[in-house]
Amino acid sequence: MATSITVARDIKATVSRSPPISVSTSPATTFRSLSFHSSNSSFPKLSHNSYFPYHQPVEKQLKPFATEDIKILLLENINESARTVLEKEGYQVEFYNHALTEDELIDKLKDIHVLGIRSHTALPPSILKRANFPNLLAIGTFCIGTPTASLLPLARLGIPVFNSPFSSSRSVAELTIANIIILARQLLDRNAELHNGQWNKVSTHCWEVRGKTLGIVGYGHIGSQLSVLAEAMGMVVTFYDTIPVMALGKAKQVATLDELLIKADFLTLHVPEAPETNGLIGAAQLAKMKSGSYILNASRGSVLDIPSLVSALRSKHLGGAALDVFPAEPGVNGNTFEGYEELAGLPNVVLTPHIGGATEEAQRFIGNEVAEALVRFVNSGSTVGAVNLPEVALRGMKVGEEGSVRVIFIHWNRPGVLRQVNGILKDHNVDKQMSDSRGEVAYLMADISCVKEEEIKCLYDNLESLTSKIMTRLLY
Ligand SMILES: NC(=O)c1ccc[n+]([C@@H]2O[C@H](COP(=O)([O-])OP(=O)(O)OC[C@H]3O[C@@H](n4cnc5c(N)ncnc54)[C@H](O)[C@@H]3O)[C@@H](O)[C@H]2O)c1
Ligand SMILES: O=C(O)CC[C@@H](O)C(=O)O
Repeated sequence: MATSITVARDIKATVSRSPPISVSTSPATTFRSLSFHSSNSSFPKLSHNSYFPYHQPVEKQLKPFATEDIKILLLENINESARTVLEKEGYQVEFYNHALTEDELIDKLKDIHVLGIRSHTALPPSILKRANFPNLLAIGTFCIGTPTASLLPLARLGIPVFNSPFSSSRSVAELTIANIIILARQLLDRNAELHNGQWNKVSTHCWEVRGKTLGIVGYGHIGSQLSVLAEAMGMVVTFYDTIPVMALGKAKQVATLDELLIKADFLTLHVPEAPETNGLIGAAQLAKMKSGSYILNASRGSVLDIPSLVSALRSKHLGGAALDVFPAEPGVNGNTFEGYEELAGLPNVVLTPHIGGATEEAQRFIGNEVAEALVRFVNSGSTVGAVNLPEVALRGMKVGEEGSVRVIFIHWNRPGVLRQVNGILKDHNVDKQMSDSRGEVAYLMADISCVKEEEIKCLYDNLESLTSKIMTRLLY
C-alpha cells in the first residue's frame, strides 16, 4: 500500500453502479433486479487487430490503495504465472484447479473483487441476474474465448472483461497441423491397432497433404497462423471470413462458406462462439463437403453439430474428423465426458480434451498477460485490453501524492455528461483527462490535483449523483 501521509484509497468501497436508465429502480437496487440484454447483437464486434500493448511495467505503477484488501478468485487451474503477478501486488488469491458449479460460483461472487476463469466457466447472463456481486471490479478470462453473451451486461455494470487475444494462437495452429497429418495418414487407427498387436500396413485412403486444399473458416489470429504453416507444407490455402481480411502468402479468401465447403479437402473451424456461429456447420454444410474430405474443430463445440457429423462419418461421406472442443465439456479432469459415446470408436476420429492452447508457453503467457491487465485496472483504472469497455489509460499516476486524485467515471454514453463531469471537477486542476465510449457505455479518466482531503467525499457524491453514472472510482 502507499506509504505517503495521505493513505491512498479507492473510494469505491460500496456498490455504486446505476441501473440503465430504462430500468426504474431505487438506489438500493441490487444487481439481481437489473434487466440485461439477452443478446450482444448491437455490440461492436471485436476486431482481432484491436489489441495494442501497454508499455508501462506493472511493478513500476504505484499501488493506489490497500491492495491486500483485494480478493481474487482464480478458477480452472489458471497458470501459476498469474498467481505470481497477483500475489506480488499483495492481493488475496483464492485458487481452484477446477470450475465451480453455478451455485458455488454465486456464493463466491458475493465477496470477491476479481474473478479469473477459463473456458469452462460459462458465466451466462442468467448467473449475473441471480448473483449478488457488490465488490466485483473486473473479470479475467485466462484464454482467448470470452463469455460473449455476458459481455454487454457486464459492460452495462462497468465491469471490464480482459482476455489474452493471441497467446495461444500458435499452439492451436500447431495442434491443427498435427491433426491434419494424423487424419491424412489415419495415424491414430494404425497406432491403436499396433498397440493391440495388429500389424496393418495400408496405403489405401492415406494421403500426403502437399497439394491438398485447406479451407479455413475464420481467418483471425489462429486461422492466419495456420495458413502460413499449411502453405509451408505445400497446401493450397483458402479461407472464408465474414470480414475482408488480408490474405497471407498465397492464401485466397472466398466469398461464401459454400464455396469453401465445396473446395476444401480439409475444413478447419476457427471462429468465436457467438449466436452467428452457433450450428454454423450442420448436416446441410457437411453434405456440401467433398466426399472423403476431413473436418477439424478447435474453436467451440457449439459451432459443429455432432449428430450430423456422426452421420457423415458413419456413411463414409467424410474421411475423418479431429475434435478438440465439444458442446458440453466437463469442468474438471477425470469427470465422465457425457456425449462421447456416439463418437467413441469411429474410425479416423481424433478426440482431444480442449487442449489446443494447452502448452507451457501459451499458458504462462496467458497467465502473465491477463493478470497484468487486471492489476493495471484494479490499481490504476486502465482498461487497456478490455474486450467490452472502451480502452482508456492515462500515462503516469500521481496517486499517493498529496492533493492528487484519479477520477474514474463509467457512465451512459449520453449528450452533456462531459459538461456535467467537468462542472464538478472545475475547481481543481485537471492535469490529464481521457474519455472514450463503446456503444452505450463511456469511460472517463481524469487526473486532478489541488484537491483537499475534505473535498474528496463531496467530489465523489457529486459524481455519484449524476443520473448518467454507472460506476465512480476515486483513487487517491
Ligand atoms: N481449442 C482451444 O484450446 C482454443 C484455443 C484458443 C482459441 N480457441 C477458440 O478459437 C476461436 C478463434 O480464435 P482466434 O484467436 O483466431 O479468434 P479471432 O477473433 O482472432 O478470429 C476469429 C475470426 O473469425 C471470423 N468470424 C467470426 N464469425 C464468423 C463467421 N460466422 N464465419 C466466418 N468467420 C467468422 C472473425 O471475423 C475473425 O476473423 C476463439 O474464439 C476460441 O473460441 C480455442
Ligand atoms: O484454457 C482453456 O480453457 C481453453 C481456452 C481456449 O479455448 C481459448 O479460448 O483460449
